[in-house]
Amino acid sequence: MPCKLIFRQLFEKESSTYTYLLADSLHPDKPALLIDPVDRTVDRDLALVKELGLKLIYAINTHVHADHVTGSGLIKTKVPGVKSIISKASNAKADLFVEPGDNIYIGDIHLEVRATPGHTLGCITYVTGDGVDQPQPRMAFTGDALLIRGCGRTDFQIFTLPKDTLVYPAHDYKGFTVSTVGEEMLYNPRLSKDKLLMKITFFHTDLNLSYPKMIDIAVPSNMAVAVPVPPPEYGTFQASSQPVMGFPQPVPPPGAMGAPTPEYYAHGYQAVPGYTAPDPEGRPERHHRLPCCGIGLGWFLFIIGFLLAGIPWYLAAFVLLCAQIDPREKPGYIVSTIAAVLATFVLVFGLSKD
Ligand SMILES: N[C@@H](CCC(=O)N[C@@H](CSS)C(=O)NCC(=O)O)C(=O)O
Repeated sequence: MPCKLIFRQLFEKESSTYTYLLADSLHPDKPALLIDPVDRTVDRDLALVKELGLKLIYAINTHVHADHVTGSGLIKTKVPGVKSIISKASNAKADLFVEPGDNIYIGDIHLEVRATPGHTLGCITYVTGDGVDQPQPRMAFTGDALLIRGCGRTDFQIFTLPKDTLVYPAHDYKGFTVSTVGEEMLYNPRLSKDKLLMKITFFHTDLNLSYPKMIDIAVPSNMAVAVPVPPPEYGTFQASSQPVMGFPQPVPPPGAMGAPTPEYYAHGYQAVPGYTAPDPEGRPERHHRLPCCGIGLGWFLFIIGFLLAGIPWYLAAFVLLCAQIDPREKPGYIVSTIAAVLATFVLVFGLSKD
């Protein structure tokens, strides 16, 4: 029996992300799922789901995104019963974990799970089912593994390994036999040597790829999207006993076997210090209000610095240099520090003139 897929491609412009809405229109309840929802556009997406008379049952991710906060957690708070899905290999939290070969059903339509690692650990592609009863032509939701005329950055995976990891490539055209991650970070002409960006450690300067601006917020939030919910009324999730379609998942390097899994290897991204613990409800940390009526302590110190002879600016400079602060607080602290430096100049030159 032929199927009738409801399909929408939705766009989030800040991170240039596509979210996909799929539903089975022939099923009486029109069960639906969203692939790679973005937190900022959840209301828009849910409004569309409502307008189309769909029953959203899954919010699924192709991988742990670094450039935006997934909408899965927010959707779950707004639509009870929705289950979040991500690959088991991603090590992120979700209600359901899929592996290559699994199928996700919405009514009579299903998506196959294929392993497409490379961009991040546990990246998967969702492919509509094979057969005349499934949408034709088939559709593959590739996440960042394959972009149109491009592909997702592979530097996230390799350059998050320890620097002494030995690198054995498939080819060499110059007589080299082996290198290390650290050596390639330093001398590979395709990678940045910008010391200011050491925190980042992975760059393709020739491709002009930069540090994703949301990574500090997105990765920890996206690793933690799970809120226990009652089982959904519609749709089924079928785990396969025969995984492995496409490529095998990467395995840790020999030295890492048996050792506790380090943070940098756990999810395919470099651990960046300075995170606070993710909200247990799975909501993104950045939704928490900053102190001082929401402006943050940094800006507060900057403002009151004018009233208190600049002393709060020095305090802010001290905090900026010595403590880990919320990334959203940084601009206020930086401006206060600049004010402290300027105030020092004025003081020193003012006194020396007298
Ligand atoms: N400037 C953007 C980040 C852009 C970026 O790095 N995109 C990733 C996918 S999201 S982590 C990527 O793989 N890009 C491939 C490419 O060829 O650009 C931002 O700051 O968000």
